[in-house]
Amino acid sequence: MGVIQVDGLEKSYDAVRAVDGMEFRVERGELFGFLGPNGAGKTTTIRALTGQIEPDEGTVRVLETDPVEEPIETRRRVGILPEQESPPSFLTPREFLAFVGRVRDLEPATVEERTAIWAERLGFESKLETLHTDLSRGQQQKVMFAQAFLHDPDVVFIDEPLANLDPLVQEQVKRFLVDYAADDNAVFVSTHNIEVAEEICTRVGIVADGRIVTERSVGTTDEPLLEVFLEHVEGEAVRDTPAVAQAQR
Ligand SMILES: Nc1ncnc2c1ncn2[C@@H]1O[C@H](COP(=O)(O)OP(=O)(O)OP(=O)(O)O)[C@@H](O)[C@H]1O
Repeated sequence: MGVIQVDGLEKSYDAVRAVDGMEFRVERGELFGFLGPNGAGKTTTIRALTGQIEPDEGTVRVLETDPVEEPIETRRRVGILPEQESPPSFLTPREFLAFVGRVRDLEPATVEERTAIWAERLGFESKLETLHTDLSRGQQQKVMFAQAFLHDPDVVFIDEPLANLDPLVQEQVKRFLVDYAADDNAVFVSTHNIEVAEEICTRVGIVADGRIVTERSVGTTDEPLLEVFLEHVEGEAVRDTPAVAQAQR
């Protein structure tokens, strides 16, 4: 059984069918890339996997927990770095990570040690006592990164892992993610950055219209991932534009 498992997932928001027959699984040791155009259903799928929405149909399992029935248990065991979420403006990184450590049942000494490691790894030691409201977007992203990994989770969900990070930190984060997944964990990354996915992922699923349209292990063929992406996505996107639909009438 995969540590992440999605079977026949469906979710609509009123008339919009956001996820429509999503199926995939991710095993330990994998860095899985979830690629797809805007509105393909990636965020909705992650929200179902992390117990933030209830599916209309289908089942999802994460580390053998059911995020629908036991969302707190699922969230306790995974790390989540959601899209566009910032640390609380009224706390400093040290206070926020101490709070996250308490919620995660970590010993204060462990939290302090890991806070120091993350601050050094991502270069925000000098900002540990600064309110988040006075940090740059990239510095806030670094703190969000640290909170996702603070409890050493077996499965981590990350939306756009490199957003707002400078090139130097991007390289460190990429290396960290590769090593973390290889160490018998699973990292699930949703991204628009096909080049990065090709560089770091072990396997990718390309999402269009609410489901995976193709899945492949990275580096098994000579065909660039961008071409695979365009082959499966651009056609649909272009076909669906009103101008093309009209021309076909
Ligand atoms: N809360 C909501 N209410 C109504 N429609 C929604 C809601 N959230 C998402 N949708 C719609 O569901 C579809 C899938 O959205 P989703 O956010 O899952 O896509 P995505 O692949 O994450 O896109 P992006 O790459 O732009 O972040 C879109 O058509 C979107 O407009």
